Amino acid sequence: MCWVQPANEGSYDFAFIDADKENYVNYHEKLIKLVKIGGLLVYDNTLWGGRVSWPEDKVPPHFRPGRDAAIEFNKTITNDSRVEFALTSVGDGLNICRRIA
Ligand SMILES: C[S@@+](CC[C@H](N)C(=O)[O-])C[C@H]1O[C@@H](n2cnc3c(N)ncnc32)[C@H](O)[C@@H]1O
Repeated sequence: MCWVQPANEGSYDFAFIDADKENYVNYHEKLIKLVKIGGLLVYDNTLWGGRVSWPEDKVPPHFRPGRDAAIEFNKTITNDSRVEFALTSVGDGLNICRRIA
């Protein structure tokens, strides 16, 4: 992420995140600085095929890392006072965050 530099802070209107789910929390910490207040960060796959709501023992093992990462990420966003968010059922789950601080 070579564009994560102090000179770029607060200069983006929008970011779409669709890479490795285990790093979503790390990406969020970097991107929240780059997106301006009022800007949007949209995270894909945050319902993980609905498996975020399944009991862990019902989730096939190969789906668990993604499920656990999505749960951790959504909890992090819920507790992040820098954003307001809507976790939507569009596609595989889009968590739409608006930076407010
Ligand atoms: C589901 S695809 C996203 C496709 C993208 N939204 C698009 O429309 O082209 C996931 C992408 O994340 C990338 N990716 C996976 N792990 C990554 C990592 N650790 N760092 C950076 N990119 C990663 C993959 O190479 C892949 O391109």
